[in-house]
Amino acid sequence: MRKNNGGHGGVIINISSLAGLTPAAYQPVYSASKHGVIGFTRSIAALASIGNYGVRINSVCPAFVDTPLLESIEKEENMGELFKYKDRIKDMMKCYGVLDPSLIAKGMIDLIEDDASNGAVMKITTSRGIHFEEFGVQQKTKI
Ligand SMILES: NC(=O)C1=CN([C@@H]2O[C@H](COP(=O)(O)OP(=O)(O)OC[C@H]3O[C@@H](n4cnc5c(N)ncnc54)[C@H](O)[C@@H]3O)[C@@H](O)[C@H]2O)C=CC1
Ligand SMILES: CCCCCC(=O)/C=C/[C@H]1C=CC(=O)[C@@H]1CCCCCCC(=O)O
Repeated sequence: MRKNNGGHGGVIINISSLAGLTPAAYQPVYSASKHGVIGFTRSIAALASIGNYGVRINSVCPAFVDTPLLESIEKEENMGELFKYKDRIKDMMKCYGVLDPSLIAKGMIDLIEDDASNGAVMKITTSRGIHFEEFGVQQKTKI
């Protein structure tokens, strides 16, 4: 895919979650994996830019979306010892609302069409719709 490796370039969109930006007490491993998706996306996007890959890499972080995945919390074999918290997760869904998948599709099309987006972290929520996580100016750590 990389232009500097004989490819044609392109756009990659990695699927994280709002749980990749906030703590998720009832799904810590899921949250850790989604934090990792964001870290990887931002790092590889920086490398793609430095290395002139001709590839843009971005991530999307939706809140709850109306897909079969949400039904997985109803099964003890999926949730393990966290099953006892399923009603708290359902309360959070009521509080945050549940997004229609079409809004996630729109966000992804926006990222594909915006030639300037690379390393972007798009958040999608019922209250604010499509918006972006802004990260502060990178601090240099003294070592
Ligand atoms: N539904 C939600 O509330 C949210 C979902 N996400 C993320 O969105 C992504 C998609 O989730 P949903 O569409 O909700 O889930 P889903 O469970 O409805 O769909 C997942 C799809 O992935 C396929 N799949 C699973 N393992 C696979 C494998 N090893 N190889 C190929 N395909 C495989 C399944 O067959 C299924 O079609 C996930 O990364 C999820 O963490 C993020 C935020 C919220
Ligand atoms: C504010 C968190 C939004 C999370 C959106 C998401 O990725 C949902 C995924 C769910 C699908 C199956 C699960 O088990 C996931 C539940 C994630 C629960 C997050 C609850 C937040 C918390 O623990 O505080």
